[in-house]
Amino acid sequence: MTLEAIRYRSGSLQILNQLLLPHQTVYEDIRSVQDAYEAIKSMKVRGAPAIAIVGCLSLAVELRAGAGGDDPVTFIRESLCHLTSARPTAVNMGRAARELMEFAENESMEKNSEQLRESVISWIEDMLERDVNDNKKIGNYGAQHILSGVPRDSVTILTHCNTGSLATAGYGTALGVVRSLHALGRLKRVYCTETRPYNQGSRLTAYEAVAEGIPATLITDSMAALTMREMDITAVVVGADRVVANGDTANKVGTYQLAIAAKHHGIPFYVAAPSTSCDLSLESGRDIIIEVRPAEELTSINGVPIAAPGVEVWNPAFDVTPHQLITGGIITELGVFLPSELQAALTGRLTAL
Ligand SMILES: CSC[C@@H](O)[C@@H](O)C(=O)COP(=O)(O)O
Repeated sequence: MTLEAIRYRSGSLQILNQLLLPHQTVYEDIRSVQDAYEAIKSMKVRGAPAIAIVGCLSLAVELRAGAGGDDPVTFIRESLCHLTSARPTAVNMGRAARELMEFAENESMEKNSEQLRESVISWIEDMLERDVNDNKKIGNYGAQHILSGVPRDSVTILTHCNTGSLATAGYGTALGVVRSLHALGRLKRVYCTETRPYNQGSRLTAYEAVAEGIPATLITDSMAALTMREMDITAVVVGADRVVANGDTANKVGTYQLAIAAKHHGIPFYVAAPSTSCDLSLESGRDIIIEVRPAEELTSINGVPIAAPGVEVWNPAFDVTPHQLITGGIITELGVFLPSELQAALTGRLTAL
């Protein structure tokens, strides 16, 4: 069974409200670009690939209903610009917007409004299949790479945040690697961090693991170094919101400290991400804009206050792991690369941002 974060039939889109998981499974209609913007901003849907796919599918829903009238290109441009502004760190929405806009402009040279709408809708609908296919390749390349480095029958992985079916069109990236290892019968166990403050690990990764029978143990973020020392961790595998030219990687806050602890313990540290999460236009991680989220995500849980009233809060949603700490490699649908190899491997394959 694979969990579905996104339900799409031509002209209709629903998302699983991830704010209510794991206790309630509620699908909500997304009828417009504005609905998608709000769902992304409030994190009802989250995870870099899923953000881009839901954003673009919401546009397809509106186009199917005839939005844009005689000037769909302007409607598409304004919609994509709005969607890209919802969350700044993940690059996938910005990349999809750039590629889709280029496609729409080219199509508009030879097609009327109705034909243009149809071809843009098909381009968007293909994103779902492309993402799942890419994730399966990531899972396979990652599993083989990890297994090639160990003499043991089975491996133990530590992961962070949620990078599974709920964060993508399906299968997942870092959790896709875990899924592939499990399918090969070579996964002993995955340790998943709770992932404070939003708890994607305890609410979502744990939910996926339980639903799919993957042996998993939940730890708090502060137990990670101890887990590395005591639990014979074979590799740490995390996802990415943006991987830049030198391999520096923005991912859920807490990733950086995992990489430092992995280095200390001599454990390979991998980033698993589709090439759509890579951004060769930025040279180093210092150039990545880090989203800072509301204080309430730290000071309360489900509306229940847990912090001293009046305390000041800093709540960056992501951190940047320097490429020197990504010792295992960057697992993409094109293969596994060292950070120093990434730029050459992707040049010519990615559109400029
Ligand atoms: C395949 S998802 C990769 C990343 O987007 C994931 O690790 C992550 O950081 C998600 O953050 P979120 O704030 O939940 O959108």
